[in-house]
Amino acid sequence: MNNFAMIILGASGDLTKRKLMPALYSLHKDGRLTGGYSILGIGRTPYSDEDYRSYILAELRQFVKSEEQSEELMSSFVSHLYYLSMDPAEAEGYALMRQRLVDLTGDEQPDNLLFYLATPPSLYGVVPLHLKKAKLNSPHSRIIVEKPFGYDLKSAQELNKIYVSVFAEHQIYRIDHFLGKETVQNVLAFRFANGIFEPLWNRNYIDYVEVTAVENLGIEQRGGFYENAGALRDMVQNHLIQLVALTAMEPPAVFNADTFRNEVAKVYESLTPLTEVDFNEHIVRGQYTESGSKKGYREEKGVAPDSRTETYIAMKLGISNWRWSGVPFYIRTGKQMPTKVTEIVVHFRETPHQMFHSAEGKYPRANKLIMRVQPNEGVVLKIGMKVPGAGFEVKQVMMDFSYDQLGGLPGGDAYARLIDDCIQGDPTLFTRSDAVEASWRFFDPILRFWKNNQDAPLYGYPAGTWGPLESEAMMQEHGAEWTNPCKNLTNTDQYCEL
Ligand SMILES: NC(=O)C1=CN([C@@H]2O[C@H](COP(=O)(O)OP(=O)(O)OC[C@H]3O[C@@H](n4cnc5c(N)ncnc54)[C@H](OP(=O)(O)O)[C@@H]3O)[C@@H](O)[C@H]2O)C=CC1
Ligand SMILES: O=C1O[C@H](COP(=O)(O)O)[C@@H](O)[C@H](O)[C@H]1O
Repeated sequence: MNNFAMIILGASGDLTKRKLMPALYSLHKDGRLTGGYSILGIGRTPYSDEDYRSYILAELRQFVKSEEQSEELMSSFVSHLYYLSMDPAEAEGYALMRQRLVDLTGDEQPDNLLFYLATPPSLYGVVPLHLKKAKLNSPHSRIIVEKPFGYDLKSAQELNKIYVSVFAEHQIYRIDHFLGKETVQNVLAFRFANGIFEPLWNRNYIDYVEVTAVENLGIEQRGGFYENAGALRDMVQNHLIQLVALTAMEPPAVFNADTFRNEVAKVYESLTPLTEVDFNEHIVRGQYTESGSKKGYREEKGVAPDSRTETYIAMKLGISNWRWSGVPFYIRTGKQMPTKVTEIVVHFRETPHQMFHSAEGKYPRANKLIMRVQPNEGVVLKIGMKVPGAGFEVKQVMMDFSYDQLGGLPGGDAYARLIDDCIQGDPTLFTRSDAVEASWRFFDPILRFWKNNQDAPLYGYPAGTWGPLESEAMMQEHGAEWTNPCKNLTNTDQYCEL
């Protein structure tokens, strides 16, 4: 690839050092970035090119897996980095940005120019307008915009209007890094590359579905950001609902960016609109409180002492179509949970009649399929089997696939895959404008309900626990319960097997 240039706005930030630079290094290491490419970092913090290279080199040593570190490759990678100190919120710096680009590429309009918007979301609207004014929005350029894309439906619609006034839709890449995860993409392969599951994949055989993405860390250094976001905007409106879409979507006739994204958008459009009953009974929000050595959310830096921002949310969704009518999808996310796990659990209906007994007292009537996104990535099917010996005792066992059987997951993470796709001009795994808006359209009423009902319940849960008990109660209405890996975990950094 000739003449590739990337401009990262927000290059002194957390995302750049922890995710973007390790991903770009991984592409460099794998020979995916060839030729004399340049990466220009933009931020207000003053760095010379040399200082910026040293800073990023030090961060790579911290954030790249040790087995993938090579001093030689890391040094050659950082030699492609440059830095320009300017405020991306202000128009005047953009002429300098343009000049710097010409100096680096020898070209006013490089063949392959990629902007990465990694600034605070408050700048997402203004940056494209400045790029347009400085004539940096050439037809050869693309822009990746970080999440959250919008703060609510109205702001997402306004942002979409701005972006399409500057770039064509095919130049706009709204990133949701969950879609870059190998194991998330594998949900599609699992469903559509195997004939045996699809006939069962509907309301006749599936009782309910759980989607969980919980973390054992708090908000870290991101108090300022998180206070204005909360778990619904940070995780649910984008990542969790993507997982729901992949689980629930219809198979596209062919697999390409348009057909795949059409089916995702259809799922969002089929989400059953929430009612007052749902707000009160089918949504549980929580906030972690101090426990042992773990701080409570309200004690975190940048958080108001009386904050009502949710760090946990569990909710019941419905999908109003022929395939899913009446099947609840229970989704949840939370900070400061006992472990980090992201998984989709499909609960099949029980056998209609029981013939066997279980010495465990509980006959495992229902099969369960667990698609584990992270960690211990793999797929597990729980099935009942006869215990060897006298009688007919049945016990639940696992048929499992682990990525280790395929030699493990590739080194580059989700960001590497997605940046590479964008460079190649493939938008399949990026969110289209109609899907973003459809998702906001569904979640917006919850935000409005919380805003208008300041006393709506927000339950405290001790840091390191599975969240408010009310979320269990919500599922009991369906005779269901959350699958909590490691229910009795004592060491919260540990992660146990399924
Ligand atoms: N961090 C993460 O894990 C994730 C982040 N994101 C998204 O990525 C984006 C960047 O996040 P993150 O890197 O954590 O944020 P940070 O606040 O760490 O970094 C943003 C950078 O933008 C720069 N900046 C430029 N102009 C301004 C301005 N006017 N006001 C404030 N900062 C400015 C700041 O650098 P300087 O002061 O030098 O100008 C800062 O380093 C956010 O939208 C976030 O939602 C998404 C997923 C995960
Ligand atoms: O986008 C985000 O995702 C991370 C979780 O991502 P993962 O790949 O580590 O599972 C979350 O911690 C963060 O709050 C959110 O902004």
